Amino acid sequence: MPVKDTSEQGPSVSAQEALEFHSMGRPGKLEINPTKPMATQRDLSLAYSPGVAVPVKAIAEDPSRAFDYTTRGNMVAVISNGTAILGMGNLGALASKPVMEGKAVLFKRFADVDSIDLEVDTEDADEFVNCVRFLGPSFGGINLEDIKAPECFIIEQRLRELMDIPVFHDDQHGTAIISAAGLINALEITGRDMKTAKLVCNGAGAAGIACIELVKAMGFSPQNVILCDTKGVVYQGREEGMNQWKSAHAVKTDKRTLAEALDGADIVFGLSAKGALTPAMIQSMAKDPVIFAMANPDPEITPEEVAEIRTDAIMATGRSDYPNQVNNVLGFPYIFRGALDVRATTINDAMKVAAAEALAALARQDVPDDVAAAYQGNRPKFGRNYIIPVPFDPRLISAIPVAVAKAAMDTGVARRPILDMEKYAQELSARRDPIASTLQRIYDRVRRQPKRVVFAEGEEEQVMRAAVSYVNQRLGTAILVGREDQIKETARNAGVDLNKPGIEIINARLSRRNAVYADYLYERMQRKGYLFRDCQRLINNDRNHFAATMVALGDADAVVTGVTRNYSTALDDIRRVIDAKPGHRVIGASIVLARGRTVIVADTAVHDMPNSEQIADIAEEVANFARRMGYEPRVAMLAYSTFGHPPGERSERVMEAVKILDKRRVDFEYDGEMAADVALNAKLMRQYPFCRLSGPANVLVMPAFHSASIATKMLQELGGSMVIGPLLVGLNKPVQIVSLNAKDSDIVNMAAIAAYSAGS
Ligand SMILES: NC(=O)C1=CN([C@@H]2O[C@H](COP(=O)(O)OP(=O)(O)OC[C@H]3O[C@@H](n4cnc5c(N)ncnc54)[C@H](OP(=O)(O)O)[C@@H]3O)[C@@H](O)[C@H]2O)C=CC1
Ligand SMILES: CC(=O)C(=O)O
Ligand SMILES: [Mg+2]
Repeated sequence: MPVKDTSEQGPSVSAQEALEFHSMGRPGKLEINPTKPMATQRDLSLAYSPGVAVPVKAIAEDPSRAFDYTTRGNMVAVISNGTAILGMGNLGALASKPVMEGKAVLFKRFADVDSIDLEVDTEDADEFVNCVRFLGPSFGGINLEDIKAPECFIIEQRLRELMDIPVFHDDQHGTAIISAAGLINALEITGRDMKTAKLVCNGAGAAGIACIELVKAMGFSPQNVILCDTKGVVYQGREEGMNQWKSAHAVKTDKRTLAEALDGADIVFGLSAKGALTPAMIQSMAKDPVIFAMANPDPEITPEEVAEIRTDAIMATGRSDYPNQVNNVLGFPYIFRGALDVRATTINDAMKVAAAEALAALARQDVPDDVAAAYQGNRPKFGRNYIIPVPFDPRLISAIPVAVAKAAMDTGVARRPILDMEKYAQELSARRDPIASTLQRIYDRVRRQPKRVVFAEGEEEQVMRAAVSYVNQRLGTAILVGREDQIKETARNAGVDLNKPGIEIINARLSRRNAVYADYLYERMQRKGYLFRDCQRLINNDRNHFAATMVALGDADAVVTGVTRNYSTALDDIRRVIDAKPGHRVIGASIVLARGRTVIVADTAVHDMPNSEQIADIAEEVANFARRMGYEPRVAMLAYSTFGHPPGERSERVMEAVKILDKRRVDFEYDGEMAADVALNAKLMRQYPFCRLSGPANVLVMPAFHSASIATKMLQELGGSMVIGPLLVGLNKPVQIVSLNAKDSDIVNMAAIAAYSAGS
């Protein structure tokens, strides 16, 4: 089992990190933004009174117009009363809010579905139904979440009858769909037949009951499916802790305990609570057991525990940090996407089965190159450790909604059928935001090949937090440079626990490599006006010089710095120690994420006023960088003019750079000079039919540092874009410099990017 023992290293995120993540900036995980301009008197007159009266009347006359004039068609409510929050039990409506906000942002992130969380403070099924039933006009769908059984069955059934939009209890059907998909594949790999395979489901609540209903509908024999709960086996005649939903699955058997039920069983579904399965139980299962321990956040048994006793198991959990994540996140965003796009009145069984089959089929397909990127650069192959795609698989967004939409149309519940499915699939792919999978890929690759990263400013609190996070995320070793006493005191005061494997502290002055580093620096600097004692002082007192030398001499893999020095000072320090890669030019590239679109901008850090030759070099360097990040570059050489108009000296430099690239016969798309709006807007670009870019640019080469810096900072401050970088590209050893006000999360992202560049 290719997993690390996380129990030894602690969880991948600490409690403190989780709280800080939720409280940083605006508390919580989502906000609402208007989609129409709201600037002038005219805007107000249109958005509100009197203009708003017009769509009101139109909708009153024809309710379907609400899909044209309001958010309804793309809006899902995530609704809970907090009675079964993950596997943590009944902690109440308010405590469920972080999970519901989380589901809402996953809707957005994975399928571009807008979503809002609603926490309803009642455990009474009738009250809950009465609260939700009247909300129908606001939403295109209702995702019920973390409501305990048996009330969830009553609530969902009633709401489905009362509402004319999809009502979907995710813990029931989402889980059933994903586990069914994984099961189809696990059965194939282990050569089992549904008709004869024996399955035990531990947990007879929302998820457990729905999962066994679906497996029986798929072909499992009812007498081969044993349900268990806290009282043991649900057998015919049992009276304690029963309800009608459990009774429907009670079997005639002498077995009374989970251990007895599992003896000789082929498959176990854990939909109960942490630790409910013991190694002895797993040991007693049949050859090639299929173990889906799906309780969250901690599974019924861990993959490490199983690996200790069996080598023949197919193991899945609900978590993202092990192979085979069987979690409803693979389903709900895409199922609703498909349902909303055909304005479905419901999500019926045919749509659920279609989703399960599409998901199962995806894992069996060969993984194309651009998808392999989402799998840690490790092309997965259908088999024991890959029975189901990962949530970051970019194919999910087109495969699942298409299957769901088709099934809705075939079963007559689509109010607006899709006529061109191929075009629909293409539009779906355009909805996904590639940068998140890019960062995920970076993290995953580093996790597979952990690296030693030097955090040069080890005495700073946010740097320590970043180092802890780096280690907790199993990215490798974090080396904090600084005075040990000082670091420990700051850590103590800030409540940061540095006492864990993987964190090292190095005091430059006391390092046993100190003399070697000073010699190295002197060798480089002696003809640049530096005496030996200048170099010794730099190694002793300047953490950037010390950290960079560690990496230059192979004592560490990468450096991250920048919170205590301005960018150019830190870069000068680093450049005294590390050269450009032979044949390369050092540049800064910034990744800008704006409204679901990603563009890479260069040079945002190094060349103040590049000449044409340098602009051409920058274009080559950033195009290579874009490829490494998983994008096929379409490079726009930007200026204030477009193809010669208006003329001017600055634009001429850019025109000349384009000619230089022509001579170099580079292997990527580029053109210019052009203005930023032409580069980014397909319609404007079409006014220049000779333009050689095949679509809007995803790489922008700026005419000078000042315009690059001004543009990216304005995007960040005014446009609400996320800007990662400037990232240093072209250095011989990986170093990244963060900005002066960087937070721990920025620092750890940069550390991961630096570690990624350290390669294999
Ligand atoms: N991976 C995934 O995608 C998903 C995972 N889950 C996980 O499934 C679990 C159950 O969720 P849900 O069905 O919504 O909750 P419910 O509250 O509806 O049901 C919980 C069920 O688990 C049983 N149970 C609890 N502890 C144990 C135990 N130690 N041994 C045996 N049975 C136990 C309860 O028994 P009793 O009836 O006797 O009280 C009950 O039947 C949670 O851990 C949740 O995180 C849920 C949805 C999706
Ligand atoms: C994943 C999920 O929905 C749960 O564990 O409840
Ligand atoms: Mg849930």
